[in-house]
Amino acid sequence: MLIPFSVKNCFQLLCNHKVPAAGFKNTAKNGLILQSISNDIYQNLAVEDWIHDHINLDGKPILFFWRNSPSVVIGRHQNPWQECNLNQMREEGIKLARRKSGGGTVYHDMGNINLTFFTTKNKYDRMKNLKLIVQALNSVQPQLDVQATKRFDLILDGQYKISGTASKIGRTAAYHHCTLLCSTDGASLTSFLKSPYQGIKSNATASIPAVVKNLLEKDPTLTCEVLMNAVAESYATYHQIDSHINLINPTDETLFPGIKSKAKELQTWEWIYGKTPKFSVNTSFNVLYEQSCVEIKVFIDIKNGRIEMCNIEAPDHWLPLEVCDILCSGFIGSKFCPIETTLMTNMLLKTYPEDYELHSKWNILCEKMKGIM
Ligand SMILES: Nc1ncnc2c1ncn2[C@@H]1O[C@H](COP(=O)(O)OC(=O)CCCC[C@@H]2CCSS2)[C@@H](O)[C@H]1O
Repeated sequence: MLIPFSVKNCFQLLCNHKVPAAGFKNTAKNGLILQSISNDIYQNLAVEDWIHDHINLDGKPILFFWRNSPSVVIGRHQNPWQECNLNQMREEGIKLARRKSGGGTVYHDMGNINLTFFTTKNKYDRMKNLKLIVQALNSVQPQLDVQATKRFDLILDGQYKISGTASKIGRTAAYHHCTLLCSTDGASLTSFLKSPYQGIKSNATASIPAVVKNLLEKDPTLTCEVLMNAVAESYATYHQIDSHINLINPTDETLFPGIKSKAKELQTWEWIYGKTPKFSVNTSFNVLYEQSCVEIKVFIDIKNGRIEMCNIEAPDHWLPLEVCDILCSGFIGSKFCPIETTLMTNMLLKTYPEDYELHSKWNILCEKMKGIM
């Protein structure tokens, strides 16, 4: 059952900053089950962040259910160019988010359930949480063969991944969050998580690709709603709490003071791209110009998402060295980003008015450069 009202009281009593340390009656008793009414990845990640930072979880763990509109979610220490098809995502309006937890890249849509288990650091136990999910799945479909692996994936029929795990451990609080594939679009998952970018060298965490499957494909009765209710039941039974799923609104500043600024920060270029560990790109492309094909080589170092070093090698007869150097200097310090490249190159071109051949070659080159960003 879903009740949006009572959560406010439970929640405010759980907040460290709202209630004196002693003497309050905790109406949340031994725990709380929440579900977001938002499908926005940034707002939902902000809820996780907010609960982690503000709630006293001692003796009062929280289970949080949330789903998102199509998004790709990378781990804290990952490189988005290495992990996904950014050009295709931009074209199709797929959001990219960087989460605070480590681990690999996953695809979310409304057919994917996210579950966050908040506890104190001492009570943090990923295997226990996964076993609870397995038990919930078996309670609705006893024939399902689902197992937790050593790397905290859940696998169906000994081979198909249905859940991936990541976690964040703070000073006193911790959370373990995982996905559960119910009816996600498999073609989108595969295509957005395939990087077309060549020649990237980096020490960023690499994802571990797996063959995935939806639970709904195995059993058409296993809808997201059925799955969430089943996990809520198992969680409530285990913690001896009410199995009500309390709806929360991640934009409610009275419930979560300061949450909007958290969501905003999670959407910034500086967080999503700028936090990418230092990397380099060593690649080349062929350009066709007046029936001849020329090879252009590029070497770029990127730090905090910005170009730190750039070297473009084109045949001198096609683009004079001096022009190449001006272009490279323009790239230094600019974001490794197609929009910024357009702005920067348009500005630079103004220094060569009326040289139409140069403009044309320069534009061809810049389009190719934008293609690797
Ligand atoms: N939604 C989803 N669920 C399960 N597996 C997925 C999903 N999307 C992609 N994949 C597969 O997992 C690998 C990456 O596996 P890898 O093990 O590298 O990474 C993970 O599993 C991370 C899980 C993060 C869970 C968080 C919970 C809330 S916000 S995101 C990818 O290449 C695909 O093959």
